[in-house]
Amino acid sequence: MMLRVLDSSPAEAVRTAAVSGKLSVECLDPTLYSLSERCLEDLSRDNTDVLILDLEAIGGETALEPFAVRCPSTVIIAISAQGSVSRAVNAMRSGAHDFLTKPFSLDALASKITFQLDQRKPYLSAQKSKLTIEQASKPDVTPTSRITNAALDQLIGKSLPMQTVYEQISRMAPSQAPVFITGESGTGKELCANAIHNLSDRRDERIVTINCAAIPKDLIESEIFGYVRGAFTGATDNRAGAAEQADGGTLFLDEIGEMDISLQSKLLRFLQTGTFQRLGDTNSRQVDARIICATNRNPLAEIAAGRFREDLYYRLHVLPVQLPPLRDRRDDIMDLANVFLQRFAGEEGRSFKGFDADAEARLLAYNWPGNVRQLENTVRQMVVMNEGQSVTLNMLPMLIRDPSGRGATIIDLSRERARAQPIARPFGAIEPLWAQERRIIEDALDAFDGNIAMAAAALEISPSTIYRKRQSWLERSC
Ligand SMILES: Nc1ncnc2c1ncn2[C@@H]1O[C@H](COP(=O)(O)OP(=O)(O)OP(=O)(O)O)[C@@H](O)[C@H]1O
Repeated sequence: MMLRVLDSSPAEAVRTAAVSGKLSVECLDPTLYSLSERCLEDLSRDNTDVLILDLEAIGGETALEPFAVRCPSTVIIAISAQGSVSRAVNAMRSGAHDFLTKPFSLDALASKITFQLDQRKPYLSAQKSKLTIEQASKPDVTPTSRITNAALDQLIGKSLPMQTVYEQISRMAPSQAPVFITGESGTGKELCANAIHNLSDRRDERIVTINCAAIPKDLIESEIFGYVRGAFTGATDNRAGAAEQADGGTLFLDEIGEMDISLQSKLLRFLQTGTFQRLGDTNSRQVDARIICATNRNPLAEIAAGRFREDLYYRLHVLPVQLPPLRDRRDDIMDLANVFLQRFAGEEGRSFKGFDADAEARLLAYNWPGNVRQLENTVRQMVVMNEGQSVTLNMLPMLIRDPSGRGATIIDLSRERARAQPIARPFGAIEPLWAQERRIIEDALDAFDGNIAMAAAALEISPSTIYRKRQSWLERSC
C-alpha cells in the first residue's frame, strides 16, 4: 500500500507517517512532503492508496479539491490544528473522506484509515482487473459495443463517458457502501442501479425500488419501513416495508431529493444503526440492505436550500456515479436508436432496418432534453406510426425535425386552451397559482402528445413533479 503524508512541519509528518505500523495492510515506506507542489506532481504520476493532508500546509480546506481530483480512488484524511465542524464539513465537501483535529492519537488515525480502506476493498481490487469491452457486430445494425458482463447488457453505449460509468459500476458493485447516482431525467439511473445490484454478491436477493416522488408524502414512511395492524386507519394487517423486503439485497431509493425532511431523519437513523421500527411498532428490527439512491437534482443545491439534510448526504454519498446527459455522448445516439428500432420493429411487426442519412443527421443534431427515455419514446412513436425499411426525415416528430418550432407550439396551445376553457377565478381577476401551473403543465403535455418525460424536460422540472401535481389536482377535484 502506498501512503503519502503532507504536513508543513517535517517532524509532524514523520510522526503521522508512523501510522503505517498500526495498519493491518503492508505499507511501503511512506512518502513525506512539506510542499503541495511536489505532492501534487506525485499524485498525478504514481498510485496512492492513502493521502494524509495537513490543511494548514495546503492553505485551508478549500485548497483540497485539486488533490482529490488527481487521485479520485485514494482515501484522503484531512488533518488540522484548527478543528471545527464547518472546517470538517468543508474538507469533506472538497473531497476528504474523514477529518481529524491535531493532536490526534495514531490509533484514531489508523482506525479511520482502516474503515475507509475496508469500505473500498472490492473497489480497489476490481480496479486492477480492467473491464473488457467487446465489439458486437450485428448484420442489420450499426455495430454496438457492449460490456461483456450480462448485468451491464441492458446499458447501451460505447462512448467514453459511458465506459467510465461501466468501470465505476463494476468497481462499486462488490462493495457494501451506499451508491449515490445523479443525472438528468431519463439518463438511465434506474438501469444503473439494477446493474450494480446484478453485479453484486446480493444478486440472488431482491432489489426493492421505492420512488420517493411517486408515492404520496404521508405513505412513504410505511412503504419503506412497513407498519403494524392499527398503526393508522386502514392498517388492518402487519406489513413489511421495502427495507425488510430488501434484507440481504438492495434498497433502491429513487428520486431521493423528493423525500420529506422529517423522513430523512428516520432514514439517517436507519443508515447509522441498521435498525428501524415499523410504523406503530415498539420493537426495533434489523436488516442488512445495501442502499442505492438516485436523484436528478443537484444535491449540494438541495442542501443549501435546506431541503436535503447534509448529514444524510454525507452518509449516502460514499460511491458517487454521475450519468452523462445524452447530448454529451452523441456517439451513443445511433447505437441506442438502432437497438430501439430493432426492438420496437420486432414488437410492432414492422420491417424497419435502419435510418436514412437525413434522419440520422437530425437525430445526431438534436439536443435530447429528455435523454435516452425521449429517444426511446421517439423511436417507438416512429415505428408505430409508419411503415418501411428505412426511417426517413419526414417520419421524425416535428419537434425533432424542426426544434426551433417548439416554443411557438406551446404558446399557441396555451392561448388556445385559455380561450376554450376559462378557469374559474373565485377571487376576481387573479387566477390561482395552482391553476396557472396546471395550465402550463397541461399545455406542455399536449405539445408532447402526453409524454411526461419530454414535457418535464421542456419545463425543466422532474417527471415526478408532474405526477405529484396531477395527484394534487385529482385531490382538489374530489
Ligand atoms: N444506456 C442505456 N441503454 C439502454 N437504455 C437506456 C439507457 N439509459 C436509459 N435507458 C432507457 O431509458 C429509459 C429511462 O431510463 P431510467 O428510468 O433508468 O432513467 P432515470 O434516469 O432513472 O429517469 P428518471 O430520473 O426520470 O427516473 C428506460 O426505458 C431505460 O431502459
